[in-house]
Amino acid sequence: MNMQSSTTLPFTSASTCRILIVEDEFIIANDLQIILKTAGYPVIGIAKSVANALTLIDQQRPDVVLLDIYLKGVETGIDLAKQLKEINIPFIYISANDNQRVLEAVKATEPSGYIVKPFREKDVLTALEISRYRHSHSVEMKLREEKALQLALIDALSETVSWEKKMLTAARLLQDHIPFDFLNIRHQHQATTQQFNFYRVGFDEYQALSVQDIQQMSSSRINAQTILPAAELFNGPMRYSGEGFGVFCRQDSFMQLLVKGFRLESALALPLSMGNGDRFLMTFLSRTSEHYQTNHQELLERLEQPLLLTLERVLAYEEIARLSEKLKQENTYLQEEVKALVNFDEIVGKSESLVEVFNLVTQVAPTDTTVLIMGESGTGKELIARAIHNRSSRKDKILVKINCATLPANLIESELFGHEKGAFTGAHEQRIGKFELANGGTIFLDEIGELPLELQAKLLRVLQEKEIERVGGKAQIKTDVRVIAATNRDLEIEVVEGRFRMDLYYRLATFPVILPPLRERMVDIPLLAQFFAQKLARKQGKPFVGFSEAVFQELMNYTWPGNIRELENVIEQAIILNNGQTPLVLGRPLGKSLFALNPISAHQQHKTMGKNYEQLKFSIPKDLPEMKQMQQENEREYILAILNQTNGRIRGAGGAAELLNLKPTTLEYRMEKMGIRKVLTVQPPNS
Ligand SMILES: Nc1ncnc2c1ncn2[C@@H]1O[C@H](COP(=O)(O)OP(=O)(O)OP(=O)(O)O)[C@@H](O)[C@H]1O
Repeated sequence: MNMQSSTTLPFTSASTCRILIVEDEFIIANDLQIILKTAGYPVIGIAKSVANALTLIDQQRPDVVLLDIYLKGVETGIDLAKQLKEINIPFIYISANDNQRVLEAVKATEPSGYIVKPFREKDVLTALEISRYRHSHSVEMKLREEKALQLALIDALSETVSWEKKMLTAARLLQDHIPFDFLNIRHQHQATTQQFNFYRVGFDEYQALSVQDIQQMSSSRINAQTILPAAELFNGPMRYSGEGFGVFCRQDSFMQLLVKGFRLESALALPLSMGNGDRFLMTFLSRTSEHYQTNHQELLERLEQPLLLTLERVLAYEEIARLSEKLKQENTYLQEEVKALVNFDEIVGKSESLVEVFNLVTQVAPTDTTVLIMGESGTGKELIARAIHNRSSRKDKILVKINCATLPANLIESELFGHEKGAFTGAHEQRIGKFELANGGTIFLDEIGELPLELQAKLLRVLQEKEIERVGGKAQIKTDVRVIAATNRDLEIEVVEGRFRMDLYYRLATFPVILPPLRERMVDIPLLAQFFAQKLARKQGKPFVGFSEAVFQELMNYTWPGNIRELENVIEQAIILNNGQTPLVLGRPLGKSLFALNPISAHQQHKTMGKNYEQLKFSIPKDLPEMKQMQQENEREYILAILNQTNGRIRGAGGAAELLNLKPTTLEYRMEKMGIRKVLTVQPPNS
């Protein structure tokens, strides 16, 4: 039965105040009826026993009950009063002077009045008037209080603070109306359950407990599932005590844990089902049995809609914020991807070892298996990672690359897993990490060997549980991400030397792909050189007329410590120096090319050096005279190549001076200084 909840006050005039008389003495009941009717009160009936009264109450719900204590049958007026209190119907006792014990029991039922027999008409009407006034007043007060509670709850839930803070404020507000020793709030979103537990430890003091805390405090081995009991088990807010409480707990292993740890005896549960399929379950728990009464349950019934709407709005708002953050990050990614995609899938090579890699890629790509790509710097690990992603069912989703070597150690965790607002100094906003960004797609963890040890443990957990936890967050977020990792370190050595976790190594190396260094697949060099020359000439808007003969020999005689990236750089330099009409010659001696007049970025230079730095550093020009000498050698080669192309002709249209954009006299002067004789024996091109 609902408490009167309309805004007009109940029975403000006598004619709207319907009265039930519960009295077994006919004469008294009759007297009462006459008095009441004369004063304009409708009397709905006269009951002689409690059972009789309950039937009438059920059928006609009176506004006030006039009640004798001693009635027919075993039950007394005091027994009925307890029930009237529960359903919020005011009552006035009409009884003879009683002993102290009975009076104490009467007081405990909180009656609206007490009239001593024999009574006068005036006594009855005054008592009724006072009762009407008090009751209207208390209903009005209750409505006001309830409205204030509703607004305060909406405010608390809408605040931009963590969910734990929102829930704690809500718990505090509710305590005054629905007292609890323990409040458990669970939110189930798809397969993830987030929960909040507040244990009351003082007047307005609560301890927020995690599931682990509770497990420890209960010293229980119950393997508690935090998942919510089925929605069908609830039909609006429900109260549980005694045997019913036992049944309620048996349906929910987490409740069993709470009951064991905190000696709880009764519960009041409010289930909320959102339009998007999310579910909340708010369970108030008390150490007192039968603690929750109809009025508590009815309050929750009235709060159900406002709470549901507020939670739906807050969740929708969060979802929009999350999606727009994801979109923002995806955009940044896609912009970077556009650059990376230019070359996508142009994996050049026909060496046996590379074909073996292709076979592995074809096998593993369609599965969701974690892949570990190993190989020296510049061997094409990223290219292979992209090829795996693009041949998988995730190809239409994002591939997120993260370089573990270039991130500052203190930011890697937040980069990978995201953070909650206020998780650390500077975390002004909630931010999703790369794992969440990659949801549904692939994450490429480059230079995995550089990942700090403590994060290795967290990564392992993600690979095993497929769940992440944002920095400063408590919720486990389910992710569906395929992981591809790459390294140029020997991870087995890293494991032996204690820098890499063995369990993570085995987990990553479920499917290892080893990329051979370029020096072990020399047959690919001419193909790669040709491919890069064409691609880079196109990029620079120059024609490419082929390689000069010596070039391939030079390329094949070199050991390529920087692998394919180094080869690409060497060809790029040659293209820059080439005029687009003569066959390509190498810009400078191999091994010296990396640091002189090299257009590659500092970052690439650093990457190219990789672990082969020891080998490379001997090729770096030692000082300025040496660099100058290298530059002169290059210039000499270049002039010779042009003269070769013009058959030694310096002047006139199409002559070397014109092609070099120099005055003929200047060219002749330079040739003389470089010891190039004017009469040249030149070979015709392509001979
Ligand atoms: N087989 C190939 N065909 C064409 N281009 C290639 C091939 N292998 C590598 N490359 C090119 O070489 C360069 C280096 O490759 P990539 O960045 O994939 O190497 P990596 O092994 O990931 O290097 P690092 O370990 O330094 O990160 C890239 O520009 C890539 O496009």
